[in-house]
Amino acid sequence: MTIDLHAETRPTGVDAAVAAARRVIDALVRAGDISGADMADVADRLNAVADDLEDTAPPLDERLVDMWRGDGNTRHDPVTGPENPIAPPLRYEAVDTRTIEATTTLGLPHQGPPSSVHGGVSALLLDHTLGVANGWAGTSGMTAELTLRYHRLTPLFEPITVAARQVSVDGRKIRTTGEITANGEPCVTAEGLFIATYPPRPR
Ligand SMILES: CCCCCCCCCCCCCCCC(=O)SCCNC(=O)CCNC(=O)[C@H](O)C(C)(C)COP(=O)(O)OP(=O)(O)OC[C@H]1O[C@@H](n2cnc3c(N)ncnc32)[C@H](O)[C@@H]1OP(=O)(O)O
Repeated sequence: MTIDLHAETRPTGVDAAVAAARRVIDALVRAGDISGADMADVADRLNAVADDLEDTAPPLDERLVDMWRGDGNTRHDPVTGPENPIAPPLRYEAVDTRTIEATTTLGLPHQGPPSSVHGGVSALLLDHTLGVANGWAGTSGMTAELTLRYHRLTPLFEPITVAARQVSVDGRKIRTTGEITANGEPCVTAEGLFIATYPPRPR
């Protein structure tokens, strides 16, 4: 069974609030302590928003069931999720029946070396993209090994492409490769071993 590549991003509801939260995260990292903003007041206003959300949130087990409803892609993951403010978010396109890719531009919240993407963020994007490529190709699994090679700095503030391809399925062992490129040049390449299994969804 293959999966849908897109979790639909809605213009209203939690997706709209999450998009606003992404703006806040970016603006805070951009502002730092050298902006003219009254940060004590900013903290008060953000804490008021958090208080409101915490007061009205469902019990954790109820939300977990809600997050994992259905059998395909989720809406909450930290790479593509329209319900997750730490997701850039990536939006995948099919390249062929085993290969997917997404193009995005990352900013200051994902910085590692100066003006460059943090290596752990690259690992996150690649792990997830390899996993979704497996789902797209029809055999999903959990990451058992992920080997990365960082060839050159991955730039912030300009488009990068994250791609992955399922290479083989041998019993439960799924081998998948991927790369992050900028201007057509490889920045990070990945080789993954996935084991065909999926933990049961909370019901
Ligand atoms: C309904 C469907 C909907 C699907 C919709 C999906 C769409 C949505 C996509 C989302 C994409 C998310 C992508 C994020 C992917 C993560 O983030 S997954 C989270 C990170 N990974 C983990 O937490 C995994 C933790 N580890 C484990 O749970 C277990 O060790 C594993 C990997 C499941 C394997 O355990 P196991 O099932 O007990 O396997 P086991 O019988 O020990 O070994 C099976 C075979 O694999 C080999 N093997 C196992 N581990 C290793 C290893 N590390 N190195 C080498 N060989 C190994 C064994 O040697 C054995 O080989 P053979 O003896 O058969 O030759």
